[in-house]
Amino acid sequence: MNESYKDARALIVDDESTMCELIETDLRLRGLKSDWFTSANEATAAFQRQNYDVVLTDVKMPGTTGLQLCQQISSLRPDVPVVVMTAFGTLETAIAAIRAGAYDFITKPIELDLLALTLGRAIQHRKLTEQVRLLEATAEEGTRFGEMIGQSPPMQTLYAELRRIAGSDAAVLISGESGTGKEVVARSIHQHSRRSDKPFIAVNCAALTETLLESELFGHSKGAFTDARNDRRGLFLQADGGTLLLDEMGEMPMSMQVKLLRALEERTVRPVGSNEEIPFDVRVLSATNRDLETAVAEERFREDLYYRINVIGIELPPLRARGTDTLRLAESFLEKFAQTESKAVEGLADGVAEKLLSYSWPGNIRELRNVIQRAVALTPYDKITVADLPPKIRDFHGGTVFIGGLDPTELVSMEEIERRYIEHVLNAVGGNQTQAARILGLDRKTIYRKRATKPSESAS
Ligand SMILES: Nc1ncnc2c1ncn2[C@@H]1O[C@H](COP(=O)(O)OP(=O)(O)OP(=O)(O)O)[C@@H](O)[C@H]1O
Repeated sequence: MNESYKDARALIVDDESTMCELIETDLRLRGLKSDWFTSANEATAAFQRQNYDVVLTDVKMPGTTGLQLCQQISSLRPDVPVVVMTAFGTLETAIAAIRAGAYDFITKPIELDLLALTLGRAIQHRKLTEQVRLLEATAEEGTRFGEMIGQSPPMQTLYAELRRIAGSDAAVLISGESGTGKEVVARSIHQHSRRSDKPFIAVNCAALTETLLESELFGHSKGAFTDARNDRRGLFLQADGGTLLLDEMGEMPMSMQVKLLRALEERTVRPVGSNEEIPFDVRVLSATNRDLETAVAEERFREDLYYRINVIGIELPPLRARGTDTLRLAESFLEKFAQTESKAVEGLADGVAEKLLSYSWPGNIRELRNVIQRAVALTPYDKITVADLPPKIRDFHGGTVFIGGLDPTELVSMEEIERRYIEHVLNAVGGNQTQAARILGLDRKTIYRKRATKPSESAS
């Protein structure tokens, strides 16, 4: 059997049923399944119902001709090849068929071996084209997700994870240092989810007092407190059908954590000052720059709530772990600010890329954005120069960070060096205590204790 016939199906169209039967039987014996019809209209109807890998049609037919059918199929499904059967010696018809979008033609009287070969080649061609399309789509997908910039390996791993996450409705906890793009990621998850045409609302849990946060999230009824002059729908109801991002989740007061857990378990909210339980349909995403696992261990964050919001956990890599993405982001910010500031600044002068790549970016992408904005505003040239960078980046020497970037002549105790080195390692792994503990060879409790110890007086 011809390998390309495997799992394939052909559609045969000829106004002579004996011809159709003959071809169908011959192809079946060779391992290719097919259906046949004696008019183009019946064939089009079947084509729309069933998946075919190749179409074989006679040119001359009463009613819709083979050429018209060919045109219809190539506009419906340009990926399905059509082979036309023309009478011997009518080269013009064959050329017209190719112009109408046919893949190939074969002359009558039909030579069955040649027909089998031609159809096999057409099916093979379709399979290969499909494979190339899929490969191109996958390669393209791997390097991007929504509007996010970055192609480094950790970002590609993140994009693959985000694609899986977007399709589900599970609660996601996004952790990462400040400025790593947690809100950007949350928005992209929403945009790629089935909820994308409904609202996306973000609320900063650290910016509000406990009472305000409760009324912001759950709403309040008129008269619930002094300023409550009207009923107010909370964000859970405003985001109905959409996504709610609870940012800075680690800062949420304990008593509010209890109320949130209850709401998430029951899928209802009770506005402040009301007895009514109102159901909501919202996907909850949370973000934090704290290590919540440690907060749970230290009983500053409720364990049951932690599991409820962390059905899927994703960790955003710090900018310093994203390699040359720093330059991609810098270029994109440069273009943006050159436009908003109406300045003809077009790139980075010599030495700037090295400085940007060796700096540790504790404030991550937000810090990079501010640095580029400032540089674009400052530079008198058409490129950003090293002089336009802030001193901490101009003068940054990667190797000495762990001593805290202090004057090297300063003398400190071993205990202090240890404390600073722990901070350095924690910083380098994006605040992940488990990973830091592994590198340092200490358990997490010891790290906590050593960090909590007041810096001892330095010797002078
Ligand atoms: N991959 C990215 N591509 C382009 N811009 C980004 C990317 N990630 C973050 N940014 C930009 O960086 C800035 C900080 O991002 P964002 O506010 O999402 O960070 P965050 O982690 O939520 O910060 P915080 O912890 O302080 O709330 C924003 O201006 C955002 O547009």
